[in-house]
Amino acid sequence: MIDVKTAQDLVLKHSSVSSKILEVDLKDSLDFVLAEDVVSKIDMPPFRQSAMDGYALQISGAINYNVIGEIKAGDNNNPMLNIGEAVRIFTGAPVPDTANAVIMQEKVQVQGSKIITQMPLAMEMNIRPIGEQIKVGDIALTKGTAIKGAHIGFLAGLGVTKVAIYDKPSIAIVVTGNELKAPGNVLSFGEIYESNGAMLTAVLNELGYKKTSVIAVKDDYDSTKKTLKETIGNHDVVIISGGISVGDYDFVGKALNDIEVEEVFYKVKQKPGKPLFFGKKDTVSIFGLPGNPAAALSCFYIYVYPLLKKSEGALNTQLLSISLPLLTDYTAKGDRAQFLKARMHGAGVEILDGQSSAMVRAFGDANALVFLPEDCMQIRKGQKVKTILLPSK
Ligand SMILES: Nc1nc2c(c(=O)[nH]1)N[C@H]1C(S)=C(S)[C@@H](COP(=O)(O)OP(=O)(O)OC[C@H]3O[C@@H](n4cnc5c(N)ncnc54)[C@H](O)[C@@H]3O)O[C@H]1N2
Ligand code: MOO
Repeated sequence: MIDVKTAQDLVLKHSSVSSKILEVDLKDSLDFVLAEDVVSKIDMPPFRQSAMDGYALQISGAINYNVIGEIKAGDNNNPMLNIGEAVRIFTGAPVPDTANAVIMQEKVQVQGSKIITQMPLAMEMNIRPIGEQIKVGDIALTKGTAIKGAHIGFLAGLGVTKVAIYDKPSIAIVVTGNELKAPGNVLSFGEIYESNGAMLTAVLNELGYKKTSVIAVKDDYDSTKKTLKETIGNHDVVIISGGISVGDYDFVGKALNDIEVEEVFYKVKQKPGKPLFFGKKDTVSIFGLPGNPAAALSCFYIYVYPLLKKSEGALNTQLLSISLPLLTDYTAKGDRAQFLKARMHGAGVEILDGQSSAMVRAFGDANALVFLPEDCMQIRKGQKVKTILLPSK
C-alpha cells in the first residue's frame, strides 16, 4: 500500500493540461483558465482623465482663475487654456492638453465666472495619466490565470470580447451497486438511496465542471465491464464509485484490468479511502473511489481535484493548506494517515463529530480537512495541524 504523498505525486505525474483550446466570448469565460496571454490593445485610460468633479486649470501661481467652459464625461472637446484659465470638468471627462491640474469643487469658492482656489495646487493633481492602469502592448492577464468576475471586468474595460481558454474535461460518474435505488422510489429491504452520483455532480458543478453525467451499473461483471469500456471511450475523466474493495461482488478492479486500463496505484494508506484506485487508458484518467460517501468525497478533493485543475490549465492544482492550532485534543484510531472533516473557527480548527466514511453529514458543516500523518495518533489542543481548505462558494 502506498502513502498519501506518493499517491498524490503519481496522480499529478499522470495528468496533463488539456490540448483542447477554445476561443470563447469573454462573458462565457468565468471560471475557465486562460490558454494564452491577453495583450492590451489600448492604453487605459486612453486619455488624461479627470478623477474628480471640479475645475481643470493651468496653474498660474495666483489663486484666481477665469472659467472659460465646461467638459463632461464623453465630451471630446479640447479647449486651449492660457495661464490663469480653468474649465468646469466632471469625473471621467478628458482633461484638456493645456491643463496641468484638476481641483475638486469642494476646494474652490465660485464667484460668478471666476473661481478662487482654497488649497495649494500640485502639477497633475487629480488627473489620471494615459495608460496609468495598462499601456497598449502590455500583458493584461497571463496564460494560466483562472478567470474571476474582476478579470472579466478588467478585460471588458480594455475592449476584449474573446479569450482563449482551456476546455474543461468531460467527466462521467459511474455508480456501482445492486443495493442502490434512485431517490423518489420506495426502498425495498436491503436497498439504500444512490447519493454519490448527485453529490459528485453537485461538487463538480460547484467547481465549474459542467460536462458531467451519471451512469448506474449493477454488481455484475459483464455489465460493469461493458459500461466502463463505453464510458472510458467517451470521456476525459471517469470517476467510479464503489465496487473497488475486495468483496466477491466488487467487479470494478477486474473489469478495469480486462479492458486494459493501466493501474497507476490501488490502495493508499489513508483513512478514509483505503481502496482508492487510479489508472489510465490512453489519455483518459480513471478513479475508483470507495462507495462510502464520505470516503468518496474525501478522495475526490485530495486526488481528483488536483487532476482536474491541472487538466484545465490552472497553475495552482492543490487545495490551499495552512497550519492551525487544534481547538480540542484528538486521538486517531488505526495506523493510516487521516483526513478529518473539520471546521475553522477564528484562529483554530475543530475536528467534527461523525467521521465515519459512511456518514457524509459532517462534510456539509466542514470547511476544511485536517490531515494527520501516519505517525501522528495523539494530538493535544493547541498543537498545530495541517488544515486543507475546502473550496467555498
Ligand atoms: N474485507 C474487507 N472489507 C472492506 C475493506 C477491506 O480492506 N477489507 N475496506 C473497507 C473500506 S475502508 C471501504 S471504504 C469499503 C469500500 O468498498 P467499495 O469501494 O467496494 O464500495 P461498496 O462496497 O460498493 O460500497 C461501500 C458502502 O458505500 C455504499 N455506497 C456505494 N455506492 C453508493 C452510492 N452511489 N451512494 C450511496 N452509497 C453508496 C454501499 O452501499 C456500502 O455501504 O470497503 C470496506 N470493506
Ligand atoms: O477507507 Mo474506508 O474509506 O475507511 O471507509
